[in-house]
Amino acid sequence: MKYYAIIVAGGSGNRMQTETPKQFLLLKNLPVLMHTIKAFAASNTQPKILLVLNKDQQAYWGRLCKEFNFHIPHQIVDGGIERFYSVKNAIYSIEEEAYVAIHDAVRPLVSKRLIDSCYAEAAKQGNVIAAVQSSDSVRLVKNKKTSALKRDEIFLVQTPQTFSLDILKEAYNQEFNPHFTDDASVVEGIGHEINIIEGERANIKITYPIDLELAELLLKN
Ligand SMILES: Nc1ccn([C@@H]2O[C@H](COP(=O)(O)OP(=O)(O)OP(=O)(O)O)[C@@H](O)[C@H]2O)c(=O)n1
Ligand SMILES: C[C@](O)(CO)[C@H](O)COP(=O)(O)O
Repeated sequence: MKYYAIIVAGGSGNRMQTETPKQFLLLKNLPVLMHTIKAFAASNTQPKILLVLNKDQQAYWGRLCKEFNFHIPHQIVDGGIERFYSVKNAIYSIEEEAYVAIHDAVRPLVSKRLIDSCYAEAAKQGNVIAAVQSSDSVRLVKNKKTSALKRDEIFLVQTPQTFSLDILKEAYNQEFNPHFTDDASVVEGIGHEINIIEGERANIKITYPIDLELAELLLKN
């Protein structure tokens, strides 16, 4: 069986409010995206890496690779207007049976242990996503009324999200729906039950400026 990693880096990082999209910002002197690719390249699974980038940012990425002497092999795929379309473009570029891990470029702290476990579990169960149990209490807010939810039933979803390619191709054939906030929700849309594997608290998504500061502290050298 073949293994692929789709690293989605086609976003513009509005919540980060930096001129340079967050996936290219420096984290311990290396662009965030390079840390992420390095994590997959260091895994035992050794997946083929597909990097999804907005067309306008591909030349910039080429310059960064030269500047930072970055030589990990990867294939570039054009990004789409939503994360959904970025993932879809990458999925449909794969033409052999495979297990595919989809991972946010802006989760650079993912460990190789978690990456390998995701591929192994997907091979056993057809799909698996990383998630951690909520450590905060959680409330649902609806029509201005709030109600407590059962915390032990709430999991915060991360990436990698790993699936067999045939499931992904069928799922991404659906019309886009704004409720598709991750790949698991797309696959669930065609009736599959989603399996969870224990994620990592350090596997944060760099979304706001404070996340980059946290990542600097968490990144081991
Ligand atoms: N059209 C898009 C939108 C997002 N992403 C990627 O999906 C991941 C998670 O998205 P998010 O954190 O929301 O990134 P942005 O869309 O860039 O951020 P924001 O929502 O703040 O604009 C990121 O690695 C981002 O680059 C993508 O490949 N294509
Ligand atoms: C895929 C994801 O990282 C799982 O938590 C998350 O849903 C991405 O959301 P974003 O709004 O695109 O950052």
